[in-house]
Amino acid sequence: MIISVPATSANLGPGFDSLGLAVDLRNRVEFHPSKFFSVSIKGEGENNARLKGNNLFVSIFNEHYSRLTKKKQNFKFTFYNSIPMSRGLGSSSAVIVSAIASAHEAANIRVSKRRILNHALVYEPHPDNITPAVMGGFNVATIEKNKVFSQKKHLPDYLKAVVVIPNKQMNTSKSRTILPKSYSKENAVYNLSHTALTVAAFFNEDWEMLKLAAQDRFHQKARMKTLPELFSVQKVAYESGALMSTLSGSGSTFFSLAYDDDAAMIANRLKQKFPEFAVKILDFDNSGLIIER
Ligand SMILES: Nc1ncnc2c1ncn2[C@@H]1O[C@H](COP(=O)(O)OP(=O)(O)OP(=O)(O)O)[C@@H](O)[C@H]1O
Ligand SMILES: N[C@@H](CCO)C(=O)O
Repeated sequence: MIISVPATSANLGPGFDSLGLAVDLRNRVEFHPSKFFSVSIKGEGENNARLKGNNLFVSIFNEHYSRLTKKKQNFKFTFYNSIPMSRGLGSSSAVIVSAIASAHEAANIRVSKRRILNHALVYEPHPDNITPAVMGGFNVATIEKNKVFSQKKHLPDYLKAVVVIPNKQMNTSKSRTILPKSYSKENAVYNLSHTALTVAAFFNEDWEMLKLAAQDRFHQKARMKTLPELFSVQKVAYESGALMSTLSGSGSTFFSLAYDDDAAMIANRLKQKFPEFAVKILDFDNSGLIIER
C-alpha cells in the first residue's frame, strides 16, 4: 500500500492562515507490519539521522494506530520524500496527513477525507496547508468548533507553479514569532478585502486579477526581510509574466502562478538571476491525499 500527499503553498499573499493550494510534488510512504520497527528514508531528509528516531510521522501514526486498535504492533516504514523541509511547501502538513491516513489504513478502518482533515488540525492548528494537502486544488478554509470548513476549486491544466526554493530553512513556529501581535483596522480591512478578491478571482478564473488581489500587509514583508533576495525574486517573477507571486507559507520558498506558455521563460529568468536557489516548474495537484491499496 502506498499513501501519498502533495506539497502545498499557503497564505497566497493576504490569506494568512486561510488560503492554500496543492502542487504536484509528493511525499510517499509504504509500510507493513514487521517483527521490528524500522524507518528508511529516500530523498529529502535521507541524511538526517534525527528523522530515523524522533520522527513526527511515526509518533502521530502510533498515537492513532493504538487509539484505533488498542494494540501495539511494529511496522517497517519506507519514506520517499520530495517535499523540502521547512521551506514553506507544507512538509509538516504532508507528514501529519499521511500519518493519520496510514494509521487508519493499517487498522483497516475506512475514514473520510474530511475526518482526516479534522484530525490533522490537532497537530497543525491553522488549516491553510492541511486542507489542500488532503483535498488538492485551491482551498479557502476556516475553523469553527475545532473543525475545518472549506471550499475547493479545481485548478486548470493551463496554469503552472514556478517555485524558487532557497537553501535556507525557515521554521514555521519561529517565523510566526516575528509577526505583529495586533494589526490596525486599516490593515485588517486591507487584508480582508484582498483575501476576498483573491478567492473570487480563483473561483471566477480571473487570473489577471491575482497580481493586484494577492497583496498583503500581515506577514510577507516581515518574513522576506530575513532573506531580502526574495524581494528581487518577486520583482523578477512579475517582470517576467507571473500572474501572482507570493511568499509560500512562512517561506523561504517563493511561489508564482503563471500561464503554461510563460512558465519556462519565468523559470529561466529566475534561474539566471538567482543561481544559488533551486527553481522548479510544477503542475498543480487536484487530488490531495491518495491511498493506493
Ligand atoms: N518528511 C518528513 N519526515 C518527518 N518529519 C518531517 C518531514 N517533513 C517535515 N517534517 C517535520 O516538520 C518540520 C517542518 O515543519 P515547518 O512547519 O517548519 O515547515 P513546512 O511545513 O515545510 O513549512 P510551511 O508550513 O511554511 O509550509 C520539520 O522540522 C520536521 O519536524
Ligand atoms: N499560515 C501559516 C502557513 C505556514 O504553515 C503561516 O503563515 O505561518
